[in-house]
Amino acid sequence: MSAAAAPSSPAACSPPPPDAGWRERLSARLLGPPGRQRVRVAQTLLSFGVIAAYVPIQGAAVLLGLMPVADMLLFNAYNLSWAFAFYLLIRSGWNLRLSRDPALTVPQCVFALVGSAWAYGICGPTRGAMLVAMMLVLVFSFFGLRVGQARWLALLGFGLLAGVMAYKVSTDPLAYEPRVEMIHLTLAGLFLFAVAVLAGRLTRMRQRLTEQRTALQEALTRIQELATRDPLTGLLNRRAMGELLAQEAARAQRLGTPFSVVLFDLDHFKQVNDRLGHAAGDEVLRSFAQVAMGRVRKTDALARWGGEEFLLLLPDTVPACALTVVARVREGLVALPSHIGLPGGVRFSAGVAACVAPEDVQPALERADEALYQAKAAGRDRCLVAA
Ligand SMILES: Nc1nc2c(ncn2[C@@H]2O[C@H](COP(=O)(O)OP(=O)(O)OP(=O)(O)O)[C@@H](O)[C@H]2O)c(=O)[nH]1
Repeated sequence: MSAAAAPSSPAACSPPPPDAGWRERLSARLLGPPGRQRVRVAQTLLSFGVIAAYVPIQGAAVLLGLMPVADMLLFNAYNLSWAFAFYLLIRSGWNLRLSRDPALTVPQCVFALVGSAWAYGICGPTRGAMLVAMMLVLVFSFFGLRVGQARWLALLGFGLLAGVMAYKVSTDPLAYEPRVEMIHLTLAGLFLFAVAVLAGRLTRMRQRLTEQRTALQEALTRIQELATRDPLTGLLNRRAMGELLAQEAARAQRLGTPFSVVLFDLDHFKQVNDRLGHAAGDEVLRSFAQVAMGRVRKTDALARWGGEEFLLLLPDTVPACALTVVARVREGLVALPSHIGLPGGVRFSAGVAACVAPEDVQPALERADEALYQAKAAGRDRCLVAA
């Protein structure tokens, strides 16, 4: 009997919050913090509960003279001990050391199957119910078993039952009549086979669900990337930068700190395309993005703003500091010509503007654009700060 699959979480034993009701406190003590491990603990506790509930039923069987008291005591001591031991192993988090079967499904199943076969041998006239118990063991484990494991455990259950039947038929043929045992064994084989097949099907369904979930996750990541990234350069796209600018403007308003924007435009980029081809133009755009990204802080954000236009957002930065960043980018581009075959090197013009609260970001962008225009008009290959 073992745990079902569930969302993951650490197995830390954090204490319940002080204002929790007694139910929450008790379940936090018994089951631990929410998450996958808690589901395992709960499943083991459920197994223990079912086994404990079986004690008074067997007690009644003893009182009715259907079972010897010694057998009943020994059997229940075995059953309660293993179930409680597994609860302790899982509640303490020891099971997390096992990567293959952290729910301890297979060992719990083995102990439970041995218990069911044993019970079959001591229950006398009420032993038929033990066939159901054996099925229940496998059903409990449905969610934690692989196809092969379910088959092997069904086979083990069948073998244990056949062994106990053979023993009882030979030692107590009056209570365990051979013809009845034959029928029981045949039925047990049939049911165990069916349960093993069902367990296999469930496992395959679980695998498919996991695969689908992974594929969905990958698709979601891809969609997010497509929605926020420029496919050519890998930089943020205009939409994503628009959101960042709005966030930064709100932050700057609250804190009263200025930030700067720099609008870059590659010089004579049309000629790059015309002379060297569109692929070379693309390579220049990629190279610019790579160089610029390597020369800004992690807290800065660079986006492809348009065809050969790039926008840099510099939080907590005044224009004078923005100019040093621009100079660093320019220096970085010096190494490029030999690499991409551009005789004059990659040059750009840029316009810098500061956004100071309570000004909105849009006027700052317009001023950066105006400064860029003036830089172009003044002969290109330069950076001007907006007035
Ligand atoms: N290779 C490539 N070229 C692009 C891309 N997007 C825009 N362009 C080209 O960029 C060029 C921009 O040309 P213009 O606006 O005339 O600017 P410019 O030649 O850089 O001139 P100035 O900005 O005045 O220095 C056009 O030829 C566009 O086709 C792209 O993704 N890849």
